[in-house]
Amino acid sequence: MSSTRTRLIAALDTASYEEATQWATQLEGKVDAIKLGLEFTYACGLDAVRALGEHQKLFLDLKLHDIPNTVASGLKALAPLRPFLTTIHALGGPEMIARARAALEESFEGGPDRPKLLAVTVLTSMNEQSLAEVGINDTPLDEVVRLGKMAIQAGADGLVCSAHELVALRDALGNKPELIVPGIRPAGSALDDQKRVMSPTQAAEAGADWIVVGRPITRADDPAAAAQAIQDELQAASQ
Ligand SMILES: O=c1ccn([C@@H]2O[C@H](COP(=O)(O)O)[C@@H](O)[C@H]2O)c(=O)[nH]1
Repeated sequence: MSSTRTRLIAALDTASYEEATQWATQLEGKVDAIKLGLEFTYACGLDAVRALGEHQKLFLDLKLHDIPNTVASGLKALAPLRPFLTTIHALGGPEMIARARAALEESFEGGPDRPKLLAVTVLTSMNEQSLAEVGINDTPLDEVVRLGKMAIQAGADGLVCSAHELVALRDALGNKPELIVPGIRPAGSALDDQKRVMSPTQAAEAGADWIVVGRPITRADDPAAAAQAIQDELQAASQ
């Protein structure tokens, strides 16, 4: 059992502003934050992101991956949206990560509202075979720990990983880094394109700070009830 409560982020993946607003309203009080990503941002634009983020804590998950100057400038441009978490890809390397962190520090003048910078390690849609297909002949666990150590040392505040790597990351990095975990599937849910999955209970017991859940909530007949069921699992795991 975990002593600290794992919190729930709902991924609102849709190209429709109306649908995202409806989900956000239904989920108010049932989730701890909402996540907007590529689909919503590209389809609906930054004003729509800003509007949704005015009502709930916002995780802006755009997974930036480019040369250091471009990533740093991109993050400065996103700063007015005031997310509390935002993402870059760890594979961009230490210089990109350090410049990203510096850009956020500068935008928020070192203040407490600075978004936490998360480095995405190995996507939860990948397994050992998919890593081999891109020329990485390592297990997801070893690759996540290797990238995670590098990213935290370069200035990331936390990591996006699967629940399978949580224990090894805590062993390697201690409790300070925020560990954010997608690839969450409550019992009986479809896996969809996710490969490294665990249930909310398993992720909480392994030490996730936040879990990210999209389709198991948004495709449910009753998204609010689906979110509440996950919160009940997290609550039970914290006792
Ligand atoms: O490794 C990663 C990084 C990010 N994600 C994002 O989380 C959600 C998961 O959605 P589900 O519908 O619960 O599968 C989605 O927005 C991804 O972009 C991830 O899944 N894995």
